[in-house]
Amino acid sequence: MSAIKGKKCTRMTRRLILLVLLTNIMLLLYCLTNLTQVKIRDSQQVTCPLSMAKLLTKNVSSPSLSTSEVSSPKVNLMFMKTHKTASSTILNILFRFGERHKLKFAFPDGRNDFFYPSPFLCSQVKDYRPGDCFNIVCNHMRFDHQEVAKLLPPDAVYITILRDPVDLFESSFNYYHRAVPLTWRINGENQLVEFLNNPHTFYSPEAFNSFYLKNLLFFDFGFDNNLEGDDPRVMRDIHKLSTRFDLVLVAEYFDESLILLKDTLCWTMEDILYFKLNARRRSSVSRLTPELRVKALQWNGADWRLYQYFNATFWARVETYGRERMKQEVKELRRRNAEMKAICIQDGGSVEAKNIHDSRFLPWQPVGESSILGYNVKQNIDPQFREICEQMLTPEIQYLSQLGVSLWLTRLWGWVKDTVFGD
Ligand SMILES: Nc1ncnc2c1ncn2[C@@H]1O[C@H](COP(=O)(O)OS(=O)(=O)O)[C@@H](OP(=O)(O)O)[C@H]1O
Repeated sequence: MSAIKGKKCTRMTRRLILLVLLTNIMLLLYCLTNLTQVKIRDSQQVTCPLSMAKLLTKNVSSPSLSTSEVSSPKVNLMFMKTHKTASSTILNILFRFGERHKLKFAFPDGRNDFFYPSPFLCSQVKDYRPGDCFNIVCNHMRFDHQEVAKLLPPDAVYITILRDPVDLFESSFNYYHRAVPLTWRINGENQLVEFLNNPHTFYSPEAFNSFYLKNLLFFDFGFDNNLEGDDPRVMRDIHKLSTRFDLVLVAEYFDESLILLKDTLCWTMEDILYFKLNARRRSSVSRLTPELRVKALQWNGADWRLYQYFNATFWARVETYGRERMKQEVKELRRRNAEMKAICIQDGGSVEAKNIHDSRFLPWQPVGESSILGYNVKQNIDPQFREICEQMLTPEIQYLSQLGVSLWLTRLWGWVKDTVFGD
């Protein structure tokens, strides 16, 4: 018995030493890469010149479109990828569109985000030189409009997506809790419930990664996530955002959102087909009582205001688009998605990570868990559909690699995560 205990202790100690060592190496590498960002910052005042933007657009190959569909798809766009809002599903749509039309992405370098949570700088873009122009910017970042605008033609369309702050908070809390030291000292069976019953006991704005616990949307957009909902600065920031973004999607109305996206960008139905990506298994989702939902809303008051504001603008857009027309389009999108599901997916739906046979389709997992579901591609798939099926089912990290992005820092972190915290 004591021999087993001793073995366990030695393994724990080894893991701990390895963790400390690797964390230090990671921090050092992170600081070094960040230093280079700061150095380049001041030299970059040049924006994307219109002449270059026109050249970019000329290179776009137009697919054969039926006469009923619009012939000039918009190709310059910024997708502000917010956290835990169904943004990976949108990202997959953008990757496929960009690949098909040979568009130029502004990608991060060495990792899958733009040095999040540091504010975005255009110098964080892979191989960036002042004056460079891109078609699409879409990886996680802490938004800075001025910096993003340097990369894109002036006609670029700015899009983002929001989600009900209660569900977003629940998702973020459960996904990131091991990466947020503030949560480590929460005792009790359900950490999320304990936290919501007394958030001020556990929360500190200065603590490492604390933004994952409060107004994460506000933080992602570059604002102060510690403002309370009734602070006048919250509405001021929301109005500022409404002048920056052309279209704000809502995760709860995902299909309607995609129809508005298609309409805004003059894309086709084929362009917006999707499978739900990055979803957690049901048992990892905490059910909140109505009382706790109210507490989560109060705690995330700034995000709640943001969501309410853009939920209203969203439905105004739907009204202008036409309710009946929207209903028909959503029906068609669902029909086409179901068709693709039958063509592409083994056993008709998502599966646990341990049951995914091909690592190309294994989604990134949170620290110490395997809660994110993925898919198996059908074995005897019709060859004409193989490419599109594989693209639709490829998670973000693998897709970025395929598009030529080096992800050495992300992979190193993945290795540390699995070695130290793996099951
Ligand atoms: N199509 C669609 N409709 C509604 N909801 C969807 C959709 N696709 C993904 N999801 C849910 O979005 C959550 C993952 O969000 P992200 O991909 O933005 O996460 S991440 O920040 O990139 O890790 C994750 O939520 P949780 O399962 O609650 O964590 C997904 O289930």
